[in-house]
Amino acid sequence: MHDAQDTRPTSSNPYMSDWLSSMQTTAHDSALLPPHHGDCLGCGPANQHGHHLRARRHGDGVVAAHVFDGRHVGAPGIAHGGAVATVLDDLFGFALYVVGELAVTRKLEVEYLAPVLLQTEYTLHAEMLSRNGRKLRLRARVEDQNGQVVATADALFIVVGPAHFTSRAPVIQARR
Ligand SMILES: CCCCCCCCCCCCCC(=O)SCCNC(=O)CCNC(=O)[C@H](O)C(C)(C)COP(=O)(O)OP(=O)(O)OC[C@H]1O[C@@H](n2cnc3c(N)ncnc32)[C@H](O)[C@@H]1OP(=O)(O)O
Repeated sequence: MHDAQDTRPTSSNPYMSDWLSSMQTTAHDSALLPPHHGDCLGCGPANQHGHHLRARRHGDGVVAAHVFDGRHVGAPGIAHGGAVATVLDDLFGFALYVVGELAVTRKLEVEYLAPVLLQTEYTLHAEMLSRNGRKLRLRARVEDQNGQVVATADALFIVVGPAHFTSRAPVIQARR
């Protein structure tokens, strides 16, 4: 059963009002988008194990410059595939600010076209391709400094209502 239509007050989730107001402050191209929250594995500045992803609005999508480091190593010198998937999933989370919907990942498919090297800057792009009811199809790509695409991701996100997050609020608050 889904909760996309649930518009009950959001005060029991400390991040909800920030997310909702962020959707309204991302109108400008190149605007730096706020992290999902301080501890977010993808973008939270307080998460020592996180990726600290920083994304900007770019047209109807988002763009980020990103460097994987030694914490994300898989094969020597190469980023772990799970780390790349994490960053791509989080980039989609930034694209939601532009789309203007609360949504969560239902399906994430990553193609690893070439090794993603550590200590190397990549440019990441993401945008929504289509929407059908609650189903959002999004696509992302990772480009090296020569413009070669080294990874792509296709995702299905499902729009949810605030209750999807508020019902887990005690877990979130326990970490604060
Ligand atoms: C701007 C805001 C930003 C902040 C946002 C938070 C960011 C947080 C940080 C971001 C971090 C990064 C992001 C993260 O890490 S998000 C965290 C990881 N994701 C999750 O935790 C989600 C866990 N899953 C669920 O909670 C439920 O499964 C949800 C809520 C997603 C759907 O359960 P629900 O019971 O509600 O829906 P449904 O099962 O009826 O399905 C709905 C529709 O979808 C269709 N369907 C399903 N599967 C497939 C498929 N494989 N191919 C094609 N279609 C498929 C299905 O047929 C149906 O279609 P229709 O019958 O309606 O036509």
